[in-house]
Amino acid sequence: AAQERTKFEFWYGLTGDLGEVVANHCKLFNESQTKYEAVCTGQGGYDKAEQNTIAAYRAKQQPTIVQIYDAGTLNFMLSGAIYKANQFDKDYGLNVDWKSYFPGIANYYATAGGEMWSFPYNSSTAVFYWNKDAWAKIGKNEAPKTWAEFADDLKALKAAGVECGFALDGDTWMNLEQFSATNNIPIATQDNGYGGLSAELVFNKTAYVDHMKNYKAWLDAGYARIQTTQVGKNLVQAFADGSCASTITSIANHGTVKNTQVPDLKWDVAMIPVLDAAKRTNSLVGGASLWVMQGKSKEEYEAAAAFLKYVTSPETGEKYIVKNTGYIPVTVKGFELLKSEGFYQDPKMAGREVAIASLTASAVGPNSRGIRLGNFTSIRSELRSELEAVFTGQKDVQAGLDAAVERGDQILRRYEQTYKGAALP
Ligand SMILES: O=P(O)(O)OC[C@H](O)CO
Repeated sequence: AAQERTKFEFWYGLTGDLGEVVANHCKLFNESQTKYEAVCTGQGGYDKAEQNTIAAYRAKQQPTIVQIYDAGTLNFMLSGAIYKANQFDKDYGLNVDWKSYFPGIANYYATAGGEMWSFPYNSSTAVFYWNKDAWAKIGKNEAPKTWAEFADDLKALKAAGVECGFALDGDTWMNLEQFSATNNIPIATQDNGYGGLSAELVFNKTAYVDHMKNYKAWLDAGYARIQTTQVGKNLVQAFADGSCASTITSIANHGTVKNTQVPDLKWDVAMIPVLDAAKRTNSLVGGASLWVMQGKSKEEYEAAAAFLKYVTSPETGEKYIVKNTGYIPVTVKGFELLKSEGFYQDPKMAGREVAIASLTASAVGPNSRGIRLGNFTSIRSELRSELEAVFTGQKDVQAGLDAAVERGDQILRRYEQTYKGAALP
């Protein structure tokens, strides 16, 4: 009789076609051997994967592995619910080559002492998606490099009959976090939280305020369109169907645009515009990493170890993710492997290396290392709802950002109280 496989649970946050890629990765692992079975369940979003896992841990029903996005990093580090990746690696003989992770990725996720407590899985950054035919109408064959140039282009696009030059929404990863990183502006004190739990939000008094005023002015002038679930279309759909000439979203969606675009759409990606082209700093790593949870049996951990070995190996891990999505390789080894196979020479992959150029545009500094704030998911959602009120004309920009900072700081102060006396990892 066939031997019973040891099962373990893996929860993931990605949805849509990207979620299907993760589900298929599980299937490939299960087919690659006969001893273990990954039972993989989509949670309906990165934020839900985080919330569901914390709730499940309290009820002692947590999965063995969970995919958590950048924004959940500090919560997971301090949760007491995780089995640290570097320790798990030692205990279960994974032999992960920690030094091979790209510095930007390692920096984002590492503790102050340089330890990795999760396994980077799918990494990205935000890029500018632009419609070449639309820009040709204004006599340009290059994406705008600065926000001022972009504003001029939007005006010209409108005059040339382009109905929507830019699709935007209230997602803070693109419009706050990446804007701040690439212009070397803080979003919070204490080096965006890496320096301590006493960090306070500052984005209501930086150049971000004027940036959001510009967004609002572009909406009012009819240069841009807000794309949310309320209008039934997201940024990727509005770009891929040709109805908006540009957007800013994750490089992860490169494959999605390619697979869903109207056939005659000619497009490319570029680094997102900055305030001053001569002073561009690196953009932030996005995507997610895999966390091992406490409280499982040795057998489940052995099964999870086999899975982690599979998905962190360049050949069976990164190569699969990178080829089937827009994500970037997470290790130098993975990158070299793809390069040696001619991946980046493939004309269909044009633009994919822009993300890497953006992530490495400068050395990582205190404003571009990442965000290390407690309950950052809740802070994001406070800002998002304020931005949606601003964009729909219910609130003035400054008032909206002030309110988001006030409530965001309350979240941070409660968090600081909860972890009073705890050393920041
Ligand atoms: O869309 P992704 O997977 O590149 O992730 C984007 C952001 O990092 C989410 O916080």
